[in-house]
Amino acid sequence: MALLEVNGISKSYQANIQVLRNIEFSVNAGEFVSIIGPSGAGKSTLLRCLNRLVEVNSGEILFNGLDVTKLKRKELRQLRTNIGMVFQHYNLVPRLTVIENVLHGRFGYKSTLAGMLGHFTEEEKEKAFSLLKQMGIEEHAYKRCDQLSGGQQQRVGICRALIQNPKLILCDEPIASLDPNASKVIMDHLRSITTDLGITCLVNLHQVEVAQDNSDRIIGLNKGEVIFDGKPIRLDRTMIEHVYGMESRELITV
Ligand SMILES: Nc1ncnc2c1ncn2[C@@H]1O[C@H](COP(=O)(O)OP(=O)(O)OP(=O)(O)O)[C@@H](O)[C@H]1O
Repeated sequence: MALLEVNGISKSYQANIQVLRNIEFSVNAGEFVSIIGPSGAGKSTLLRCLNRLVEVNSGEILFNGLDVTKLKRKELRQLRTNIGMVFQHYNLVPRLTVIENVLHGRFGYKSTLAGMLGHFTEEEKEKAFSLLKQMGIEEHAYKRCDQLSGGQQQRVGICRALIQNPKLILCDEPIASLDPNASKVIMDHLRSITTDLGITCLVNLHQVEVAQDNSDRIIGLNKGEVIFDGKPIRLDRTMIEHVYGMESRELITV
């Protein structure tokens, strides 16, 4: 069974301007899927609909068979513990330490009061530390987050998503603010999350080549519609032109 099934979702922020049009696709457990498309195609909106940061106007989203669009408050909170999110600008709390930011990923499992008071178990702290070690940044555990480079902060963001024990990780342009070296480190970590830990990843990317190099499957969006859904090898020059339209001239270098 698919982990995620998106059945005909549509979204408008304003009347008569459709940002997503009848989107259909599914993602199997253990897949690494990239979403590509020109600026404004609706990639972020689509990702945010999946965990209800944005509400759809129509269609259904099945996660493990449950319709996300119909969940009540408590069920939605539960859903969000199963879906981690990694953001372009990391969304960390700059004045808090690295390890405190990672532990924020446990908030969904706690009462509001325990979360506010920062009550975390020894096991949670050990897990946070071991994730930082996995990402090669354990020596920064007690530094303020704003003392880290962008690439290091993104690794903290990934640890925060992983400590949730998610079944799915949504990454919204995770490398858009990083230089090529840091981008490679982040993509390698994301890829190994799927390959080694079996966690499904759905990643919005601007860079076609990065998507081609890392994905099991690519979904191409243009003007809110799925234009391509297939293996990277099928995404040839003609198809890239189709997905990106005018923007493709800048993207295709070969
Ligand atoms: N909160 C919002 N209110 C109104 N319009 C919005 C909102 N968020 C996005 N949009 C509009 O929806 C369209 C799709 O935006 P979205 O950010 O989903 O695209 P994207 O493909 O992720 O673009 P980019 O690659 O530039 O981030 C754009 O026209 C954008 O202006």
